[in-house]
Amino acid sequence: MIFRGTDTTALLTEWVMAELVLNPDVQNKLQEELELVVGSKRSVRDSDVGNLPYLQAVVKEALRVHPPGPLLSWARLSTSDVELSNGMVVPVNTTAMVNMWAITHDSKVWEEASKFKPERFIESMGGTNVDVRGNDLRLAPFGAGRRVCPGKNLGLVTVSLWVAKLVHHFNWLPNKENPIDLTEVLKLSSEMKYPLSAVALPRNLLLSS
Ligand code: HEM
Repeated sequence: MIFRGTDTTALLTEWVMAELVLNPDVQNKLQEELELVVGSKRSVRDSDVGNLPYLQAVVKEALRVHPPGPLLSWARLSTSDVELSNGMVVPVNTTAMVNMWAITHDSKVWEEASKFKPERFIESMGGTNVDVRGNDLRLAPFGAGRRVCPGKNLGLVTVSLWVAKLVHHFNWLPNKENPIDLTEVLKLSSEMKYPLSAVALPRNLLLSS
């Protein structure tokens, strides 16, 4: 529980922040949403997350482009022959995994798959409101079915709250001496091969809490 719930949330936060530094227009839109919904006189609270659709879309897009658990169903064994919808048969006693990374980067499934574009999840911006909690297999970064991640709601709200606080209080800029490199490396989860380095400038809001 502790291992599954700590590195995934920390790494996803790092991926989101890296994309926000590389996409200042997205960072600005997120700050505008925070100013509109939360204002500048108090800090963001977890109860605000449900009222911040652009924030939720940013987190979903990071889960799509950089799923912390890119291979689902580690070491699951088929207990009978299973015929898939494309006619392929997985024979009994086969260890099978789902390559979620390949699905979330498939240009047949996602338009401009390699582009970081949170708007794809916002209906009013021409996108589709995809549920990432295991109900839509185009984007199931927490798995699906009986062994779906039990911490998915906690993980989503935690990352959303951390990102919201970081962006509400600071402007995030590239560190010219240590530019961002999005190369991934698969350890226990999918990590940034070169950890994020960025410059944080305080936004000097009148925050009281
Ligand atoms: C953004 C954060 C998270 C991501 C991306 C994530 C992703 C995943 C994935 C992909 C799986 C495997 C599902 C499968 O094999 O089909 C999983 C399983 C699991 N996760 Fe998470 N997780 C996150 C947060 C958490 C948190 C916060 C907790 C606990 C508080 C947690 C606890 C677990 C546990 C115990 C399992 C194993 C479930 C089983 O095998 O039955 N995860 N998670």
